[in-house]
Amino acid sequence: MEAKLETESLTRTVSGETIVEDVSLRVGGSTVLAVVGSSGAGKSSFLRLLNRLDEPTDGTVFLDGVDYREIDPQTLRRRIGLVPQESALRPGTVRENVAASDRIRGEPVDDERVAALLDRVQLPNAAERDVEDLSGGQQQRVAVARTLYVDPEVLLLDEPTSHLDSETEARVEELLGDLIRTEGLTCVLVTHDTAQAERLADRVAEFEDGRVVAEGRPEEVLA
Ligand SMILES: Nc1ncnc2c1ncn2[C@@H]1O[C@H](COP(=O)(O)OP(=O)(O)OP(=O)(O)O)[C@@H](O)[C@H]1O
Repeated sequence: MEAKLETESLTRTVSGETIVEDVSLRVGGSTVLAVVGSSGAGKSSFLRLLNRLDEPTDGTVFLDGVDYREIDPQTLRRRIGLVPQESALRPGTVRENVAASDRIRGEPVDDERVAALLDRVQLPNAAERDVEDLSGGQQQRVAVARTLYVDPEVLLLDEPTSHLDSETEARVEELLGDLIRTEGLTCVLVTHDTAQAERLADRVAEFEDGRVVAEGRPEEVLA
């Protein structure tokens, strides 16, 4: 079966250093691939190549079998949404942040969609709150709603709970797991937390020095 997302010999070299090397992975529809590995292994660098936030030096990515270089980058980033490691919200209200993509393009905000997404991430009636008044976990949920606002097919999560205390982490993690399943999203989750990978992922790829050193079901790779 055709993979939703497939990387082919994906490689990125920066200033003579190869930070992602020859990575070929397939992620099916409605599945979660966790990317694990120690600090500096190239996990975030790999994720940023998946929606062309960074350009590969070599290799490419196929989305539904189409080489992503044939897809206009703006469309690509709507179809493959990234929730960055730091939630990277802009000063302003929750509504302004969730609907950032429409506001940037000068389009009217879809307030019903904002409200529905805020319900979905368990922040009902928060649209007019200032993001600076929110807790870390709440800000992370706003960042997730902002990414989902454009209705992506693939969700890229970069250490989504790493800045949260353990209780908040468990809540955000549960919410993410639930969202991914119910929305039928394809998800690539970067995490240094192997227990989290075990809880959320269908497949795991372990990175070391920019390369995949193991790939398979969580119980195989994380044993
Ligand atoms: N823009 C860049 N220029 C030069 N080197 C970079 C750049 N981005 C990342 N690197 C290097 O690439 C390597 C991989 O970094 P990356 O952040 O992808 O690792 P990581 O596995 O996500 O680590 P962490 O878990 O600490 O976030 C590191 O050696 C880093 O210093």
